[in-house]
Amino acid sequence: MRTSIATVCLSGTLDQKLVAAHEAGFDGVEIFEPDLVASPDSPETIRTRAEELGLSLDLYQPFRDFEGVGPDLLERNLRRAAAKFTLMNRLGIETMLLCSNVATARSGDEQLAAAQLRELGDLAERFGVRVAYEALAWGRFVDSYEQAARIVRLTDHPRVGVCLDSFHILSKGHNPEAIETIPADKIFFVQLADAPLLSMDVLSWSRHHRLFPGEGGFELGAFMGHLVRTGYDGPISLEIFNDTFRQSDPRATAVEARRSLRWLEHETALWLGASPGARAARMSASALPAVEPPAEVNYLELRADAVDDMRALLSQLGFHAHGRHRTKAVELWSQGAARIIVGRPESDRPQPTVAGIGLSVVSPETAMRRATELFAPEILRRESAGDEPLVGVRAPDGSEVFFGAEGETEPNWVHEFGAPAGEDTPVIQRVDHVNLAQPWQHFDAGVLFFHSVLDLRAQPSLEVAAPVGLVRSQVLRSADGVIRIALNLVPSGADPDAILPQHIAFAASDVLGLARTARERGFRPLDIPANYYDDIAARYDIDPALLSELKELNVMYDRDESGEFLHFYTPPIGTVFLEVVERRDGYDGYGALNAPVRLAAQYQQRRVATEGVSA
Ligand SMILES: O=C(O)c1ccc(O)c(O)c1
Ligand SMILES: [Mg+2]
Repeated sequence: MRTSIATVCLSGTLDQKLVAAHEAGFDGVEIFEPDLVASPDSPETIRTRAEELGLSLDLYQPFRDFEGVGPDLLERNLRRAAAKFTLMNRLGIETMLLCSNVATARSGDEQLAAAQLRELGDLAERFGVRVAYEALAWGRFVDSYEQAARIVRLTDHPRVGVCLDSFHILSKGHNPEAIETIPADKIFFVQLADAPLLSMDVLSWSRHHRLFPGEGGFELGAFMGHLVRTGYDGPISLEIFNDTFRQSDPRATAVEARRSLRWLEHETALWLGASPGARAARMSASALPAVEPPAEVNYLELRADAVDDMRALLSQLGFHAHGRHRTKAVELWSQGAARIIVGRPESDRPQPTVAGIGLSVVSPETAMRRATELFAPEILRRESAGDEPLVGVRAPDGSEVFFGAEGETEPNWVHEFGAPAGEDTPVIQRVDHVNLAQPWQHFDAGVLFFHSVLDLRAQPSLEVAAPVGLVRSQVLRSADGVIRIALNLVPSGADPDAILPQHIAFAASDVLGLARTARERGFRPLDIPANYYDDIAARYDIDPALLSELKELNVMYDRDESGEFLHFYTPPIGTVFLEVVERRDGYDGYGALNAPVRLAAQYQQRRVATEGVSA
């Protein structure tokens, strides 16, 4: 698969964009006109620079509002096109993208559009270039790829073909199956974009919210599958208009972009393998090494300055202290299969508090091969001889994901810490879910990373109201619910102490019993307001004895068709806190209605602690 990226996806100067595309390993770029017009470099210099970087200049775009116009305007449009073709000759670009007319078309007559495109084709011929006609989803008369393909067929000119852009097709709910009816030699260019499924006007959706493949809700594997079956083997280019990418480091964005195309190639291969009647394809699409989603969270690593507070909390919750690692400055706490490694932050780099996740997988080697094929930066750690080697990769937010072999009841590395676990029957059995803070510019990249590398499914994203802002949250999970990683977006400029985006939730067999025992050990849970208990009493028909117990212990409650959910929270330690949950019967959610109450309670507690506001 030849890969390309539009310069509009990346921030910075045109030169910075070219360098970023080159370093991420793209084969080519689309030059977005405003980037060229604003560049201090001549077209010849840009051409040479791209050659030096080994990038082909695949497309010049966009050319707008050409077809369906009256004769006077057509003359002027042809003059405008000649100027751009001259420029393309200087740049050495063969293909120009023409958007369907949104502004000046007077008629939707397809014969007229075709006749005018034929004139454009004749002009293009003189310059040795060609025109790829793209139906914009908000085109005045032409807003579907099937119309564009029909007009191109009527045009019947070797220099005029179509450009297919997945956004314009899928945002309107058009079926991509008919792509297979377009002759491959009439598909001049292909642009790929994903997007969240939003209900808003399509122009704003397109200009601000496009995402890289794998980050949104479009079925791009099927789109690509139909394309490959035409025999098309030209570039697959990313064209993502996105407000966040415009402000982010172009190098990080370009790597994310490259990962998204590798993932898409994999999805395409799966789709083609599963769909009958595959035709000979010229474009090869290879699947990634197949992995099963992780079988277990092996451990979580917490890095916090207030290690003493964390120790006190874990011990109140019944965790067993194994002691310090024999060589590293970290200690292990465990209960059941929940294992927490606690240490102070390492000084050499900024580290999120939930700094690492250890996952049990069938084959750590295969997991690593898949991750590195997806351009995930590799980490290999072995502090001293005899220690279990840790293999893993770094996620976009800087946290580390390590892979260990599944199957052992107790991982080998546990004995590198002092005392073995006690014999008592644990109330906490394992990690239920973990919420990771994602800096605003890495949120979508985080979704793509966990989705593609670990093969987790992305759930719809939610917004939770905090007293000081809106927290966007998206869960990635395995089908069996054993692995649940929630990514929480930290808005730019937000104070992470105020919205507490990171936490670890443990699964327990008896939350009320544990809340009581913990209290006897001096534990004080997060205080939940009485109004909340009035509200749940109104919402659900709760047994009064249970209600008063929930209230007494500050345990929150949720219920749906499948079961009940009981959970309580610890006070925060720095920017992290802990939660204990009990899922009764088949309850599968997270207590969504409780989240804003929890955020407000944490905010209130912080005001009491830091500003002396009375509780
Ligand atoms: O939003 C636009 O105008 C625009 C321009 C060029 C494209 O290829 C496109 O998909 C959209
Ligand atoms: Mg496009």
